[in-house]
Amino acid sequence: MLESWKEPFRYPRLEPLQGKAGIPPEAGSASKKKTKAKDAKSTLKRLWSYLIFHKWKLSAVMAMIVLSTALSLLGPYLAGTAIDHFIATKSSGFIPFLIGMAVVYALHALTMWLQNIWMIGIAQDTVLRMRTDLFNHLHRLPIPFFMKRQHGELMSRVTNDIENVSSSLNSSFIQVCSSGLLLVGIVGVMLSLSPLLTLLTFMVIPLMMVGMKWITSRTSRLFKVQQRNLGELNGFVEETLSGQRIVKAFSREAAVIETYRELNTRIHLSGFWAQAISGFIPKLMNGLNNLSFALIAGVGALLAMNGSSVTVGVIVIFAEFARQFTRPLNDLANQWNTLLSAIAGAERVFQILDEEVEASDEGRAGELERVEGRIDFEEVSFAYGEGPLTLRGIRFTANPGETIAFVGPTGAGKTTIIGLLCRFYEPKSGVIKIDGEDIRKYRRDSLRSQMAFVLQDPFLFEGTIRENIRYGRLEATDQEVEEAAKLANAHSFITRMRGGYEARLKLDGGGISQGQKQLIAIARAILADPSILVLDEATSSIDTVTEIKIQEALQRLMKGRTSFVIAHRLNTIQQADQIVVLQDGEVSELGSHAQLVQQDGFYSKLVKGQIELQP
Ligand SMILES: Nc1ncnc2c1ncn2[C@@H]1O[C@H](COP(=O)(O)OP(=O)(O)OP(=O)(O)O)[C@@H](O)[C@H]1O
Repeated sequence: MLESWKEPFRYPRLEPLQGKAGIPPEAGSASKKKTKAKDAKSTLKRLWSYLIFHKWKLSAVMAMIVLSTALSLLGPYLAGTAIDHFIATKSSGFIPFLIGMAVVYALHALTMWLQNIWMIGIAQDTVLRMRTDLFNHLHRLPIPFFMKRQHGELMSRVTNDIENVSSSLNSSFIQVCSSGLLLVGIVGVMLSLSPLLTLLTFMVIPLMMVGMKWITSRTSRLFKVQQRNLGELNGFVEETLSGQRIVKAFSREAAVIETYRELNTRIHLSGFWAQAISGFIPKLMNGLNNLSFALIAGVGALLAMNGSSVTVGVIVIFAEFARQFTRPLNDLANQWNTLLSAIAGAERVFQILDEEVEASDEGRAGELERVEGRIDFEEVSFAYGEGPLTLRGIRFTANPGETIAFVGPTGAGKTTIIGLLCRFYEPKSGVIKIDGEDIRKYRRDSLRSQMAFVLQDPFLFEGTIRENIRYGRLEATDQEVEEAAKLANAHSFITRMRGGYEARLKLDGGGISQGQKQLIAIARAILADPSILVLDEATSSIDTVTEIKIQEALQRLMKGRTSFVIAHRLNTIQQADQIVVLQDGEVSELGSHAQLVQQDGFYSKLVKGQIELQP
């Protein structure tokens, strides 16, 4: 039981499904390069590179730490002096001395407060930078990276792991520095007062060392497991909530609850052991603390009675320092645990930051001006990761303004061709050209800005209908948004809705029908006014009236643009200028409807109804 929750979680119920999708575990370029931040030292170094932005503020914090440490050493020293000086010898001047002590303690509180408040500012700013870097980096990662990771697990890195770093930075940095300094200061004062009593105090140190080593060697691993388990749980919750319909449709509630219970138990166990073992630290320190206190009191009393230089005041100072001496050690041990958990969090963040972004094409690559829209695929072959070739020797030419329909059985490679055209992936061999130039000559964002997409299940963001249409071109005016909606046959249904263009859509278009989502996506594409259009024809059944509206809107949208259509309806295919029949990753037939029906191939069988296109 203990071992199982330490291993990464495997989804037993999903394994066959992953196999079917044919996703190789090593798919994508990012899989091999993720180990840069594997040790605490390099992680701390990288954390430091964030902290160094605030070197002046950090210096001020350090100055306050030095001051507050000196003041906290001064307090017990003054108390001991007061006993020997005023109580034992009944000297005068006790009141001014008391006031002086009060000032020391007040200043101590002030310096502590200042260092805390400044450090909180530094910590918050540091995690702000980390969060920004992480989010920006995530958006520059290639599509294959996202295909092999759960969204919730990634979200956990942006939220939980960063939060962990933040809370540790808030407290640990100061604690570690001030505890270290305090230790040095206490040892110095103690040695100057009584080397023998100092030696006695030190006797507990080896015991502390052994105990702490035993504990932290276990907890550092456990904290890592805990963070990972939390990420897995987040991933699972995100997945099941967004796939709620499917879970319900297939009556998988019980299975999902069971998997959740298992993941939850893993967190429970890893959290329990991490906390339980690290919880030993204060207890151990307390015990050893009491031991050293007893030794000092006993031996100190013997020394005082035998007339050595040790006075009652010195014993009080020592007793206080012995307590203070184990406290910074105790704090160091506690903070060490917090620090380990922060390092585990930071390491997971840096792992993502180390993932290779889409090969940078800035600098050497050019901007694309508005293109005419001629696309050439020249002997293009492609494989996902190290897997077998998904596409082999694809060759076709789309002239400006033409409609190219891709037809073929499921898994033939239609979507993959579109992915290559957008440069989500790079061909293994062959060239793709736009207006006669290799698409690799241009920046990806510049290339993609020439295209618009209307997908089977268009994604709509949480926001108003107007905002969702405007996603096609952010600087479009309200009037342009409405013009686009009119051309997309969406205007009438939008104005009938309560709130009209300002009606708020829930996440992914919750609250409107599939057909209406399609119309909004078409309006968005019309507004973008691209030279190249990618259309993945909807397969879901939409009522006839809406269907006619969609077809009409699409005709308007496709006019004058090079359009690539993954077609599922025969009449869409028939109207295309060229039909590319794909079978098993190869172009098996290419030509117009009239040309292809002449051949006794896949297409003519399709037209004759001998083959059905699977939706
Ligand atoms: N991310 C991926 N990793 C590995 N293999 C993949 C990946 N995506 C798709 N494939 C494989 O590539 C082949 C082509 O898939 P693609 O999605 O291009 O087919 P398609 O013709 O669009 O199919 P459909 O009509 O069902 O959408 C399939 O065998 C599929 O299993």
